[in-house]
Amino acid sequence: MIMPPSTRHAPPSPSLPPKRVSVLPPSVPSLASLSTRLTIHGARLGDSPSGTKTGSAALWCSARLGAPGGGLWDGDHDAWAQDDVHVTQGQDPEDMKQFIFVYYELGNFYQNHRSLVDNNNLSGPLPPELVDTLPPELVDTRSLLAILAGFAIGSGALVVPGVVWCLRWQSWSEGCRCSLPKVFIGLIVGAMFSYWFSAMTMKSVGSVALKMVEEVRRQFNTILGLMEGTGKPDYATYVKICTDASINEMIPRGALVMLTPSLLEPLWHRDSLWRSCWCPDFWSVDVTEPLLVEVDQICHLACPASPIFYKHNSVKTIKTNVIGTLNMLGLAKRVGARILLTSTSEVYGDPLEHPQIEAYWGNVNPIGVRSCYDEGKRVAEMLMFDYHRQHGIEIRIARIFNTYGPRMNIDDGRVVSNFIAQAVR
Ligand SMILES: O=C(O)[C@H]1O[C@H](OP(=O)(O)OP(=O)(O)OC[C@H]2O[C@@H](n3ccc(=O)[nH]c3=O)[C@H](O)[C@@H]2O)[C@H](O)[C@@H](O)[C@@H]1O
Repeated sequence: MIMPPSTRHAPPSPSLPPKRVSVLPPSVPSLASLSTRLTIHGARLGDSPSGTKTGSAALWCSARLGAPGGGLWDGDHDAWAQDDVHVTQGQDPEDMKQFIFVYYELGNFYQNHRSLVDNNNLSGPLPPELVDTLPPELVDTRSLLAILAGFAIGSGALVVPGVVWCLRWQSWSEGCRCSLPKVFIGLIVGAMFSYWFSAMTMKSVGSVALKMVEEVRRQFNTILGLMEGTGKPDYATYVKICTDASINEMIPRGALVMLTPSLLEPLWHRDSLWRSCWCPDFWSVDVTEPLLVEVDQICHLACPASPIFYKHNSVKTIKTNVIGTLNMLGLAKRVGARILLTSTSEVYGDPLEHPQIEAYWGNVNPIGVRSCYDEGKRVAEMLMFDYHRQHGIEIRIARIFNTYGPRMNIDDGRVVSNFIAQAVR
């Protein structure tokens, strides 16, 4: 049976179909359905908008009435069009002792709802016990979602550069050779740490969101008129919670994400602490091609020095010494850098003087099999002095005699390594 609770409203038509009563799980309606279109009011069971008490569970509503205990009364929108108020008698009041949550859809009839509530003194602050029973998600759904979105975006912005930096540090700077087990394991471990700390960050987001919910709940509970829009929320407390959380929880965890590669890499490479301080980049370039970089000093050491190797591709050897030296001098000229050329004792060729002094001009075969190197270095020296005289480039030339040292090829073919190799073999 449907009864009008107020004499101000026309009684419902006898032809009005019976109202549907359904039972929902204890959960509340989905957040998605609430987030964009609902405000929340509460009423005690038995308080009808008209103030009249009925012998049954008197409910007033438009779209939905839900009780945490599980009862849900689902009215229809047409009833609101008739500015109608309904009282259900289909349910036993004993079964519905809990508070009834009334959700107002913000539709064309919202003003009717509001005036109805105001007229019937249902617009005061929610009773504390009612606020305590509200599921956190319903306290202020839109604010909650906005806060969560803000934290998610913020932490994402913090974490993504960390992950990218980590990957660049671990792989791109050295060329990503994922087929090497060490590199592959390093990438997996590096990514795992990043995700671990990212998860910690997101966890802290959740805990902060909970604090915000509790604060919202507290304010609804203590500030009069907040529910109706007449009371002023304490925004400063929200801001303080967010700020404190950022400083105390999110930034330290985000910093861990950023610093993990640097902290771990010393364990990975013995020399990496030095590298992380100095951090040189090694590029593989062809000195016979123009090179556009900004430098302070140039050490032009390019060119194989062993007869075995420089004779292997003699044209490339002369190109390196002539075109390569030209390019390095052009670079030095453009950026105003000082340049060092490593030359050779072979600029003396088959010397007629012993020992050779720098003023000695040498005795070089211009068409022999070693000329690509001998004449190449003589041209390189000549270019150095011409650029110095013509363009004022600051130059240094070192005529190196038989070089040897660590990591030298045992089959280099030069005299010192040959002596050592013959002695140990
Ligand atoms: O042919 C010429 O008449 C001129 O040749 C050169 O001048 P330029 O050709 O402008 O070349 P440089 O500026 O001396 O540079 C030499 C080489 O260095 C290369 N270069 C220059 C600058 C740089 O940053 N990187 C770089 O690789 C250039 O590609 C170029 O092939 C001489 O410097 C001039 O004295 C001469 O008048």
